[in-house]
Amino acid sequence: MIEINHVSKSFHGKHNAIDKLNLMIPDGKIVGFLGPNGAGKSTTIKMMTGILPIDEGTIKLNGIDIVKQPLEAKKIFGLVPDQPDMFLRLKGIEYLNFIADIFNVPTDLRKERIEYFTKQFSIYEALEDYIQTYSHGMRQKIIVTGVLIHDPAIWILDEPLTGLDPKSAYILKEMMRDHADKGNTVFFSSHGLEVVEQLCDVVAIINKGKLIFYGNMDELRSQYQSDQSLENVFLELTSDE
Ligand SMILES: Nc1ncnc2c1ncn2[C@@H]1O[C@H](COP(=O)(O)OP(=O)(O)OP(=O)(O)O)[C@@H](O)[C@H]1O
Repeated sequence: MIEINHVSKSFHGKHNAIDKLNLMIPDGKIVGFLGPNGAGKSTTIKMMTGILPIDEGTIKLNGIDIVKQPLEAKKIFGLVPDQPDMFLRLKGIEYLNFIADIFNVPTDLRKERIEYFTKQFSIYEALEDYIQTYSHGMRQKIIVTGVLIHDPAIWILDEPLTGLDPKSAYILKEMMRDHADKGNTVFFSSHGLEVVEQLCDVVAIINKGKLIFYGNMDELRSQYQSDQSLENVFLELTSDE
């Protein structure tokens, strides 16, 4: 579970990019985080994961405060960031072993998981190559594999499906469903309304740093005209007028 309580964040003292945000992400559900460009999705995710400091408020992951107990909190979540261009000078296998070392994944288990997930994502053959030579989608898949290797309870994914081919996107969606069905937390941001509609049990919509909707698809539609497409509902909710 992730609890965001009264969180605000501003950059260079300007208006709040995140404005007194309250959001609870329960276990056992896939929660989609939607919002137009610049709404505050990545900033929220960066604060949740200890990448950006929080100006005001608290964020707890399974009851552990990310600011007060960062090391404890970092043991229990896996993050797929929106930019997968990391550790480019490592080979795929070196990156995965590095992650497995940090999280103390035993040798046999890491071998088994690396083989299983990289074969699923069709990057097994590229493990001996440098990440620098990988395509955007391959870089994303190696990062997703890094998260899966240490099997964290909480998955936080920033635009995880962007750039993935349909087969890999399908596999990742199935994994997200399976992880949530086991009672874990799955939180992801997306621009893709179709993905959100297909995959999410709960949708949180943010605009200008404020939460403007939280509920399931039926609740979202029932607040508006039920015959409207999600696209129309979304446009209406996030319009400036
Ligand atoms: N490092 C930064 N310095 C200054 N302003 C920033 C910084 N990071 C984010 N912002 C501002 O904070 C607001 C929220 O940005 P954020 O990247 O969180 O939005 P987003 O919802 O993830 O957008 P997108 O869908 O385009 O990725 C925007 O107004 C953005 O310009």
